[in-house]
Amino acid sequence: MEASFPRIGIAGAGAIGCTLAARLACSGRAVSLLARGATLEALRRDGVRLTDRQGSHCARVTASDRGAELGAQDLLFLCTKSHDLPALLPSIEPLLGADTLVVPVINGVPWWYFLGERGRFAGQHVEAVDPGGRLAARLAPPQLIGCVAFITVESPAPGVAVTSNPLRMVFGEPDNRPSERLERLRALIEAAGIEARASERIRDALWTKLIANLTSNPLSVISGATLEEVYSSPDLHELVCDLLHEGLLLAAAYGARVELDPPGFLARGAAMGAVRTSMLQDHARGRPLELAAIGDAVLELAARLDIALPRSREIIALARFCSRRGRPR
Ligand SMILES: NC(=O)C1=CN([C@@H]2O[C@H](COP(=O)(O)OP(=O)(O)OC[C@H]3O[C@@H](n4cnc5c(N)ncnc54)[C@H](OP(=O)(O)O)[C@@H]3O)[C@@H](O)[C@H]2O)C=CC1
Ligand SMILES: CC(C)(CO)C(=O)C(=O)O
Repeated sequence: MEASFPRIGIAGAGAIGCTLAARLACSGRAVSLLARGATLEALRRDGVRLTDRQGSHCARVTASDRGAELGAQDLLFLCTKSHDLPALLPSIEPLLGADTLVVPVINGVPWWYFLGERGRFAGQHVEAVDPGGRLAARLAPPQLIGCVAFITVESPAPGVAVTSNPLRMVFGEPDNRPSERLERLRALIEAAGIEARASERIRDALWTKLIANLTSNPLSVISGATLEEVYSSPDLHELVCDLLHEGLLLAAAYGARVELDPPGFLARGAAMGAVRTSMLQDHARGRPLELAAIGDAVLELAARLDIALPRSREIIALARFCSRRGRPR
């Protein structure tokens, strides 16, 4: 019997892209990676390397910086930072066939948030993450499956990913319907050793993750704190609780059911340990921060409903200031 999704592509071979690529390749799937520069060289030379709770894994992959060399895929994971997507669009064009299923493994408010569901803003794009709506015009349901990654991972060297926490992913159709392809995707990821769940309310998972990012990512840049420190330091407690309540308020206003008790949330966050958020990793490397998706887009959604998020606005502005000022010396 032919395997489900015979051609699997991954665009963006950083921490998340390498984690997915290594797990899929080690489960026997052929994976094609769209990568560039030093990462492309490392992947061609050494394959993709992952150290996780199951041990160290290394696998050969097909890698190229030219989409045409990889060709149309059945399944394409997008694993870049959110702000890199508009520029990525032309590069992934050759990977997109008429039936390619696209799965963005990307934090923050997705460009497709208002696509595929009914409601007051149905069909609109999110300007902060999709200026002019180019992404919404090219990558829309039914070509998309929503995804939320509950993962913490670093890439200490090109082509290498290291994680010490469990790997969990949630997938869902943007229109919330169950589907056969959703179940096939879930099964593929589960078979690769990543805990995978199919959801009929993907936006609930999106908000849960967004609240984790809103409470930790910008603050980690401002303070240099690890997740353990963000969620357990008495000095940060009041601020984190304020951010949490703002996130919960906005999620509820958008009709999300986020089942999250604040003490349990803080305890789970602290238990992630001394790991750096992806935003703090970017800041340490002097790279742009994902503040549009995790910050501005949240404020854009709040403004649509006339909701003020004063604490979130402050920490987003502070993180932007730190980013413009430059990396810590
Ligand atoms: N790291 C984590 O713990 C988690 C991250 N996430 C989210 O996952 C997403 C990916 O994050 P992460 O893997 O950490 O990010 P990384 O910065 O580690 O990886 C992104 C990769 O995309 C590559 N890339 C960007 N543009 C292009 C392009 N045009 N062509 C080819 N490659 C390109 C980058 O290449 P180059 O280096 O050359 O720029 C880089 O290798 C983000 O939205 C993040 O917030 C979600 C959960 C946890
Ligand atoms: C680890 C976590 C959950 C922190 O918010 C994350 O998603 C990130 O680092 O971007």
